[in-house]
Amino acid sequence: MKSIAVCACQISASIGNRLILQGINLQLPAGRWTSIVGPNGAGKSTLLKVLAGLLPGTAVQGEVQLLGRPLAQIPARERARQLAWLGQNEGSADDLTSYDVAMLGRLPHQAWLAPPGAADHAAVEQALRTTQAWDWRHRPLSQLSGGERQRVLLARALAVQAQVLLMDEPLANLDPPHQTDWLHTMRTLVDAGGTVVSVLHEVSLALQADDMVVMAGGRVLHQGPCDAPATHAALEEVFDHRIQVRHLDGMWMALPSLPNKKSQ
Ligand SMILES: Nc1ncnc2c1ncn2[C@@H]1O[C@H](COP(=O)(O)OP(=O)(O)OP(=O)(O)O)[C@@H](O)[C@H]1O
Repeated sequence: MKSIAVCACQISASIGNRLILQGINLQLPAGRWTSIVGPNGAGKSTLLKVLAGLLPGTAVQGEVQLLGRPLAQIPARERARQLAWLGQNEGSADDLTSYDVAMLGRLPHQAWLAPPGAADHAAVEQALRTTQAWDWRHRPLSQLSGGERQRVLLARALAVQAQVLLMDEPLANLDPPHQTDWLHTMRTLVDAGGTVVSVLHEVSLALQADDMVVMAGGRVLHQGPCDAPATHAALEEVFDHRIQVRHLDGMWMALPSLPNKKSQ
């Protein structure tokens, strides 16, 4: 039987008086990469925050389970070892060096006030090398470009070495070669048994995942494999048929639906 890494049971969530998510039921399989897509305001980021336990309990109805246990009952440090998070436009300590920012990902592994150990340094080096941020490890985050900064924050999430990695727009500011590197990194993680859940606006990149969740209006409209015709139909529908999913060079891609050019 397929094991479930993250389960959302009858989730509704409100911010202020506004109901943002309604009746969400999701089972995200372990050892697979799921991308969450949908139009602006669909509720993707809010859902990811709920799955990470980042919204106050009073704002959320229903239950999230992580690796078979209710998320709310997992002690914070243990949860932080099992679940790594990369948020959208995330702030971080700008005065810290890139190395120290990546080391923040190791905090849940370290005893209270204990200095980082060899395993922590090894994890940070591996993460910074994976995102090709090792060369500027001594530079403060505040002196990096948007894409460089994002690669350090990605390294921080990787350094946790969590079983489950949740990422909201991880490709923000990344140039195409580093987007490609990120795809390879995610594939390596899931091949090694990890679980990845990413919110992505780039639908063609989202289609390189294993499974896709399509959202609109605070609800899940579809969940299915990225190569399934029903998933492609749901994608085209949710984006008002302004994209079309095509198979090109062995990959599923989303192309803009443009009016046919008039023949010259
Ligand atoms: N702090 C807030 N207060 C009030 N409404 C909010 C707040 N944060 C989000 N919302 C609303 O909740 C809805 C879902 O927002 P969310 O950020 O989850 O969508 P999204 O699918 O991630 O959007 P995008 O693709 O634009 O990033 C939107 O209508 C948004 O305006």
